[in-house]
Amino acid sequence: MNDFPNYRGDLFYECQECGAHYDGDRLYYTCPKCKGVFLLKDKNFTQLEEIPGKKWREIFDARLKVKDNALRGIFRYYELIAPVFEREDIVYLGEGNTPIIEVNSKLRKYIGQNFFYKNDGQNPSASFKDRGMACAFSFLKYLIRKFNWSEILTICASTGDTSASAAMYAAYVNGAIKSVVLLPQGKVTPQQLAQPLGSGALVIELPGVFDDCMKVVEFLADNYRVALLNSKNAWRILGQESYAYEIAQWFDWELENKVVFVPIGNAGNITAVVNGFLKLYALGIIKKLPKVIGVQSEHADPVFRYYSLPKEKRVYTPVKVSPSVAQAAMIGNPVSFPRVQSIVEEYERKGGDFYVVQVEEQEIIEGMLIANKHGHIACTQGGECLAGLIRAKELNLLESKEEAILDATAHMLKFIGFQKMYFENNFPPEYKIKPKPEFQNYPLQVLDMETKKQLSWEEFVQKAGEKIVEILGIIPRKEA
Ligand SMILES: N[C@@H](CCOP(=O)(O)O)C(=O)O
Repeated sequence: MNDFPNYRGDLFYECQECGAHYDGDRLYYTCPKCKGVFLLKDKNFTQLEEIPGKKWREIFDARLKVKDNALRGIFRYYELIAPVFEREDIVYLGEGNTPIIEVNSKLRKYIGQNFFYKNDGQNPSASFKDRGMACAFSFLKYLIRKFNWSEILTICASTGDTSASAAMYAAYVNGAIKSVVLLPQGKVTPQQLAQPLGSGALVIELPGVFDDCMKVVEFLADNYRVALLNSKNAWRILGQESYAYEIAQWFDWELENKVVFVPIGNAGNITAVVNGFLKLYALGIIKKLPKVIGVQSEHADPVFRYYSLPKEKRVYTPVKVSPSVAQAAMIGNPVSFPRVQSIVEEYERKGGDFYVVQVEEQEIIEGMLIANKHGHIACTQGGECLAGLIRAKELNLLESKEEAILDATAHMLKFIGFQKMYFENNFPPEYKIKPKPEFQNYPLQVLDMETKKQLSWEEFVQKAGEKIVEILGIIPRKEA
């Protein structure tokens, strides 16, 4: 049975600054006229609007059973994402469809609100970037097929997740697509540095922070034949919209009283989430837009600063970042900010609520530790979301009947060095983090190697066992 959809769209780039339109078959990142960022729109969208919301819900629910890999990940929502690809263009490495896990009663009580984690760290390269990358690489394959290109060199700047993802997809597609990643030296975790190295990408380290690397990538993409893979690339945004579609589908397309928390770094993800909900709303698939709350650390908070001002006084100013445990979001000049501005206006016009809250580094790391002590696998950005939920409650942005969905953007293991720094109390002063004993944990040594060497195997088992009994205070097993 061929389940692949028949609908084909006609995609075009729309500049979010000057409104100019360009054909979607081009490899564009910014508007040739004004350098503004793009969103991709579908000229045939009205055809999709003719189908009732109920029918769409049935189509997407039926696809949950489909076994064709091309439709199992983000392209379950093919018509809403990139309905120009043929089946053979689609790259699927198991991205998307990540679990939404409700918190246990203890954590619910502790926070005073019911909430869920959507674990995007369970994507193949262990972050949400795979959603966008699957779409961007499918687009490159589409271009290679359509225009018979022999080779494309891809490039991205990264705090660690984008580079891991880009390198992994390039390694899979192999041959025609090569990957180069630019990383800020010493500001990517060892796990994240290992990922593109292991995938065989060319890794270039530059002094400075992510924003410096991004500027170099922009220079290269503006002047040379390279494909930029940061979220400035509008195809990345389309893929990341699947996050919003999956939330809506998980809750049976009913988003009344749902609040979605998203950490903001380069602002591509919040753009995609808001845009995704807007598309579902336009097609009548959801009847209510959920509340969306962006979260930023006080060490990298340009979007918070903008939205914290009254509407008429808002001015966007990039900030100089300070070290942050939410390292993936340590960005002072998010490239997607103009997109956020334009789509948030539309979101609010259509009745959706949008806020941005600011949190402290101490709250972020403890957010991660609290989440993980209750059975989650939240990264520091996931911790940032929990800190954001607590802040939003303090600011009365949430009603008690509302339920929150928190974005754990990556797997905790990528950022585990920050947990180690907390447990060992050795954060450099710039982080302003003072570990609290109740959140610390460390391994206990019951016997040293010298003692072990002097014992027989049986004596070792006996001695170690007795020491552990002493620590645990456990009582002997009774005879049956
Ligand atoms: N945190 C990101 C920063 C770049 O974001 P992008 O979505 O624009 O690629 C990373 O992992 O590099």
